[in-house]
Amino acid sequence: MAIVQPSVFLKLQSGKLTGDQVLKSQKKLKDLEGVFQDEQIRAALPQESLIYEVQAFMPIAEGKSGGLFFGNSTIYPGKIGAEYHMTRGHFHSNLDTGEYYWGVKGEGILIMMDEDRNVWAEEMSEGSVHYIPGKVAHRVANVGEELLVFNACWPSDAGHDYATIAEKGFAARLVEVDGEPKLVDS
Ligand SMILES: O=P(O)(O)OC[C@H]1O[C@H](O)[C@H](O)[C@@H](O)[C@@H]1O
Ligand SMILES: [Fe+2]
Repeated sequence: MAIVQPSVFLKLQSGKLTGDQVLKSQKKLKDLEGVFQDEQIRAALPQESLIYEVQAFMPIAEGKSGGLFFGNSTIYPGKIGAEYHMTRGHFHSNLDTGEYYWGVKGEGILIMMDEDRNVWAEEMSEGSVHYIPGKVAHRVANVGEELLVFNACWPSDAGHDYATIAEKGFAARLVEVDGEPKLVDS
């Protein structure tokens, strides 16, 4: 029986994944049209600015059941008007599938919304563990001055439904009020 090397490593300090099978994607301001409340400000800022990047290890085909995917997300600090840099956010296409997120470094807030549009949020920091139940949309904002890094693990048949959020958004947005993050109805 052969004993082989793993093909992927997780750098525990940085949360980054290394290995030939790790996929990478970036989201720049130009990719996030309509995501932030103030579209005029978003459109006027430098469009090549990097807002977040994602790494993913997907050892089986996306959409196939039975597997798990593993990811890393890094959100750069900053705001678009009063609203913090954040991910687009999504429901899973296979709606009743959950996900784990956990904080690696920086200060973040995980915003969740159920199908009835009830919104709630959890603080993310180094070592924080976040269970995202099925049927719950999720988005993460960087509310600190440093990079926000978190990891994720989700089912291989979850998929991403971005259309619902693109059409209706979240029922609340995370904005800075008097220097503090606040969830306000949108
Ligand atoms: O896909 P977004 O809503 O833009 O969020 C960015 C990414 O965050 C995490 O890493 C999730 O595990 C990914 O599945 C997701 O793609
Ligand atoms: Fe997800």
